[in-house]
Amino acid sequence: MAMLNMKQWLVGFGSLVKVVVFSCLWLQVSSLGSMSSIATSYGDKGSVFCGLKSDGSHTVTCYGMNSAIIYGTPTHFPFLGLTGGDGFVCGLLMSSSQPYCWGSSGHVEMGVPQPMVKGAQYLEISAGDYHVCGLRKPLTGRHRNTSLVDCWGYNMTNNYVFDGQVQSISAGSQFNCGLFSQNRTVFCWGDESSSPVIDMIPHGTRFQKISAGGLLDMGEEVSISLRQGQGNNVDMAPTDPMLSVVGGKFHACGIKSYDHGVVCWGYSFKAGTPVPRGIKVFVVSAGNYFTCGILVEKSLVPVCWGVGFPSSLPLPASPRMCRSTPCPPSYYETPQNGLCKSPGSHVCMPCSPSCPPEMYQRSGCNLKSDILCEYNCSICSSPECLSNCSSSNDAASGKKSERFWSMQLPVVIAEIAFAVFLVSIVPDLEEFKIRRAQMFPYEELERATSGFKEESIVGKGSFSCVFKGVLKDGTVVAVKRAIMSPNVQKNSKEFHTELDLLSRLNHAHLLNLLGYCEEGGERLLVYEYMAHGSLHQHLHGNKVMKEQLDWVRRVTIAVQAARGIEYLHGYACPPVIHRDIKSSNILIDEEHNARVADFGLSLLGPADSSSPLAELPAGTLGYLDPEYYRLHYLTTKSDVYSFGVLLLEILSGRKAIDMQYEEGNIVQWAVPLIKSGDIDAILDPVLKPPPDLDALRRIANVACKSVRMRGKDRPSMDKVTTVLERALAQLMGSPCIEQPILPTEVVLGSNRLHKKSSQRSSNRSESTDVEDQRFEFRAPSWITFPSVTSSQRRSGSEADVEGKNIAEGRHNVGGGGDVLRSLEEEIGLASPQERLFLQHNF
Ligand SMILES: Nc1ncnc2c1ncn2[C@@H]1O[C@H](COP(=O)(O)OP(=O)(O)OP(=O)(O)O)[C@@H](O)[C@H]1O
Repeated sequence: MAMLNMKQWLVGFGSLVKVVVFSCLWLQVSSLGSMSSIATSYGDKGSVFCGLKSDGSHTVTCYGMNSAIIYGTPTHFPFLGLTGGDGFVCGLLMSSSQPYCWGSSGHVEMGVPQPMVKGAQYLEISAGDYHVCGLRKPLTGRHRNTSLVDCWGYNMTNNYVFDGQVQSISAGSQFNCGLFSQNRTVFCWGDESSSPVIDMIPHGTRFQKISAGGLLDMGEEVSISLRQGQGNNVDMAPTDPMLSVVGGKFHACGIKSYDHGVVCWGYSFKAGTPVPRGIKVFVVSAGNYFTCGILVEKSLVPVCWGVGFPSSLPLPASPRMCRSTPCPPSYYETPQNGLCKSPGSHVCMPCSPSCPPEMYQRSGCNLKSDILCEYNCSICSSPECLSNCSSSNDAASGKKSERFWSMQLPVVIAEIAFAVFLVSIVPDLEEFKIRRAQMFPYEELERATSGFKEESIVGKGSFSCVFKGVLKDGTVVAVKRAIMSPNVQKNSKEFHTELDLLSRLNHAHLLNLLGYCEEGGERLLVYEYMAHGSLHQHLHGNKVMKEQLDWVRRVTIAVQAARGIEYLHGYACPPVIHRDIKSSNILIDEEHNARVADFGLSLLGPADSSSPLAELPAGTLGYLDPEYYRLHYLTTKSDVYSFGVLLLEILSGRKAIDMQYEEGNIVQWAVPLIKSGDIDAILDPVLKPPPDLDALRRIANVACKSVRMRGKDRPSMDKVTTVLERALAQLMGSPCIEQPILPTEVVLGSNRLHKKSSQRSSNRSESTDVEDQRFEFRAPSWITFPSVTSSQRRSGSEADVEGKNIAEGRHNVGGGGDVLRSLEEEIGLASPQERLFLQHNF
């Protein structure tokens, strides 16, 4: 019966001039917006693919072009399922069973859409182009035959009440449909533009599942008809039984039930990428003109086809959602070891509704397995069937069913293999985290960079040249080659101890050191390659580059960098003081995440003890903490000062020192303006100010505090991070600014694994400012650190802060405090004219 309806749709679709509706009703959900383990977003701002991670954590990962979605992805919220619309993605939060949306939409509020009925909990959500709807969990008692659906967004914001139990809903582009569980009939609703869909509802037809797609309006209809005349195709719907069907704007794709193969029909663009040949998928999701699916393979990687699909490094995604309740009828439970983290949860696969032609059903669907099919030798006509039936003994009949299961089994095998793969990969990753940087032979790095040729150079620093290279295994790396002075003799032991520290620091927003080479006079460091260069290149590049960094991107980068520095200060033991925070040391990776680079890299400068640099503070003019360069006190607050300068740079688009302005020092220029409340005056003129300046005002204020003269008056890095996170939440329109769950989580790949220690560090900073500063008096430029494992570092950091280091810190503060007092008047900002022996690259 469902097939009949597909044909009705198909006939309509075949005659585009008359038909203004594209809707399809089929066996299983997952479409333009239906909830699934994967979701796609589309629209003017670019397409995005999001999927629940394949590690069973239910957290989400996204890739694609729309920066508001990419930067807004809440990486630490576990979701029950995902759905995508035009420019946004929503997930159903596992914790509250409420929708949570990210990206941007002029119609749906991001975060938890508002207004939200207090305590409302949802079974399923589904997004259309500009709206999202949620089916509330079933009511009980005398209202049990009533269902509630809440929608938010364009022309849809309302609480809908339906008589009867609704099993599931699916949002089309501008309409919605629901499926009643008792009589399995379909109903649809929407504004006046949905009337064609509503008129076409096949009354009396019963469905297993529903999926809604696009809606053609007249304008699109005409252009489609024209393009069709230029050689594009409208394909017919297949007759194969389907496990799942999804609808895009003008096309549909389905997963064939007996072999998980993909078949698409409807309108296909000639220039579009066809469905990859022979692929088998677990699940599909359609954007407007494209479709993505998760391959039935151990890798679980997504693959997309069509027009304008998100292209990037595909990340594995979960084929199904983990459910806390047992599998419902007509589903079987897969071996789930490793797929679901929480005990008692289930991964359910839909049973095939029937056997393929020429086969009969030997056993039915049960909780443990799909239906079992065997060839029916009495009706054989296909070569496959005939060859299977040519032998009639029992053994052969066993083989026959094996043949069929050779089609079905990849699914099951992939799940088992996946579980095994997960078990084996976990220790590997752990090991990776604490692995020392690898030693590379000089020849290998020379080969990787084509002989350190000029064209491979991606950047230059004061003491180094950075080359792009490709290692033997294909890894793209950045090789930093120190420009060594002939009389520099580096103590090899120190070099290794340092490398040990650097290779053990591990945070999503720190640039990873992969290896090194120390041969003859050569000192080379091998890093992950950052495809988008440095923040400096973007902020001070051409207008297009500057504009690419809109406010959300800028603030996200600030939050991510802050978190990297917070990790150095709060989690490394002893705390690592970067000493050279600046925009050229904030690198941007392929997914536009910020990474703090160059920690410890002043080490590559002239470290000869006879060199004045060894005794003088290192850093970059304009970013350098006045307390540090005047008094030679190096504390974590020195990094806070530099970070404050960086924030001013991000807000204003001005360089830290820029002599083309009357007031060349950014601090001296910006701070008085911010203090006078004239925030507008400092904002980068290249960008349109956001409608509400409050978020940027918060950032400007914390920047002012960060560049205060005395370190102890500056906030600690964790406080700065919190302010930035709140500002980002505000900028992105989140309703919960004071409880910045959103911004803490929006940071892609962020790694605040140890909340408790983070809280320890904030409590510490509240208890006493003195304790918050960890002083190192006249730190040499080559600091050695004990070799510790990450867990030792974490447990050690508490002891260090409260024990020895604090004592030393107090001592130093006591000693240094007097000096501070006496020199109070003397301390001033770094003047651009001062000739310090400092590294600088302006
Ligand atoms: N891992 C990397 N991937 C891509 N580009 C990089 C990478 N590391 C550095 N670069 C580029 O090379 C430039 C120079 O980097 P480097 O760390 O040598 O110097 P710097 O920090 O800019 O200056 P200085 O050494 O004077 O502090 C960076 O600004 C950046 O543009």
